[in-house]
Amino acid sequence: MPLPGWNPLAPVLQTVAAFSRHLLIAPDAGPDDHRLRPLLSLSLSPPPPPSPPPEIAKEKDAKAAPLTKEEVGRATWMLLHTIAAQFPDEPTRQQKRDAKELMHIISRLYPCKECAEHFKEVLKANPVQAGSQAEFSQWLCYVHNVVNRSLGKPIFPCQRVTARWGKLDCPERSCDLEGTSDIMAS
Ligand SMILES: Cc1cc2nc3c(=O)[nH]c(=O)nc-3n(C[C@H](O)[C@H](O)[C@H](O)COP(=O)(O)OP(=O)(O)OC[C@H]3O[C@@H](n4cnc5c(N)ncnc54)[C@H](O)[C@@H]3O)c2cc1C
Repeated sequence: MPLPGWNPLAPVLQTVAAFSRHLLIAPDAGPDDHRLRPLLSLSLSPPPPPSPPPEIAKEKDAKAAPLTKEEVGRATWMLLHTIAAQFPDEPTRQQKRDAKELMHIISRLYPCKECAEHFKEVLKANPVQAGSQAEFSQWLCYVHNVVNRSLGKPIFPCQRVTARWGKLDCPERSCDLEGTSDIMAS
């Protein structure tokens, strides 16, 4: 007759635990080697987080690789067109100044010298127009097309700019910038 509380699997579990502790660790492991952890643990405490396998670590490094000129270009246009889409319909004087200044800063600091030099010329020939959201996004579409043309890329139809770069999907328009309805603030 088994004793109360006696688990008929106890001898089996003890054997497996001993096997795990003493036999399944790597024989060539150093004292700090993570492989010193038993490969099979019967402990009830949660196991420590595993270190990433080498192939995942390599993938992470690959993501830190330098960007190409094309990737930086796409990311920059995405930011600029999104800024233009979110630009207030009636911007303040400061917002108009900021839009102009932003484009000029890009023409000086853009991380591709030939692109920056070319964009300075584009701005000289096409001064920034940021009197309203519609004006700014149409102007940006136009200068993007000037760059597209110089690179032999297709011209984008600017009547479709709002469909391509709409306002951000934020609940209750919480991403909208405040502008002004003060006509003196132009
Ligand atoms: C200010 C600036 C200057 C640059 N100058 C140079 C340069 O001198 N030499 C160089 O090699 N590269 C330059 N680039 C990068 C280049 O413009 C492209 O970004 C890059 O070649 C990748 O092109 P893409 O075909 O993926 O589309 P991108 O031109 O990056 O466009 C991204 C997306 O925007 C949409 N789009 C395209 N045209 C318009 C438009 N007119 N209006 C609205 N949306 C549009 C399309 O959906 C497109 O897929 C410049 C980038 C910037 C931001």
